[in-house]
Amino acid sequence: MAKLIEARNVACKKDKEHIIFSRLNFDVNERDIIVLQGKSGAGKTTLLKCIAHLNVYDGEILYRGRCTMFLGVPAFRTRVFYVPQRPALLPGTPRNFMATVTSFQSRKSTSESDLALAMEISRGWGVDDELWDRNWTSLSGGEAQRIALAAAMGLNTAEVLLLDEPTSALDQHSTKLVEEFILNDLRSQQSGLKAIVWITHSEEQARRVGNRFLQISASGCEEEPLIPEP
Ligand SMILES: Nc1ncnc2c1ncn2[C@@H]1O[C@H](COP(=O)(O)OP(=O)(O)OP(=O)(O)O)[C@@H](O)[C@H]1O
Repeated sequence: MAKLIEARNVACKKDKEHIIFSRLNFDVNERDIIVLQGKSGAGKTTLLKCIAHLNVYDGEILYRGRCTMFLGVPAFRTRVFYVPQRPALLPGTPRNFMATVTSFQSRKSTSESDLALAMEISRGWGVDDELWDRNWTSLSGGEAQRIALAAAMGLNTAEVLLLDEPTSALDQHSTKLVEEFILNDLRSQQSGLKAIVWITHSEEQARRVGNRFLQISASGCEEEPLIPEP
């Protein structure tokens, strides 16, 4: 299986004196669904942001064996796509967001067709179309999470999805719908999606979705075996 991401000696600091983590070494391969674990504050979100080039870090993170800069940062971020836990911090509306991201894509497609697909996906998760024209700040946590995920899936540009507690604001039914959709997309021949790094605090969800488990701490990361049933 192809190596998509290689993290070598990655380290990140809060400020000049305090490290969040150091010596992180791991690969993300095709077909991986890596559940990222670690206590609160261990740096899981920070690590996803480092992979997406949204945070500065020391060390090296390669995408398909090359420096991530070879694509240019905006195009890279459409391939290695970070879905934030709180999309309400994004400016404007979800429709504006789709138009912006579509302008970074290398493939030819209209923002309208991507938007239509993303809206169809979110409709299937119980989201009204009119919410795509509301400001992110006025959406509920669960609405914003489903729309941000539907945008990522509708764009279909991501080879690696970086999901930051993507269902933390959703009820059980919506969580199941979202999980099934994402897992089916990863298995689909039509989709370009090849791997996922998924943060969750739910052991049940980790067991349902993950096929690799990576525990991070201040001094490094360790691959954990499959989480046993309670
Ligand atoms: N911009 C920032 N400036 C300073 N410190 C930061 C910044 N962002 C994060 N931190 C700190 O870095 C540490 C790691 O934060 P991060 O959000 O990555 O942890 P996490 O493992 O995702 O936590 P949680 O499970 O609670 O969501 C925390 O101590 C946090 O306060």
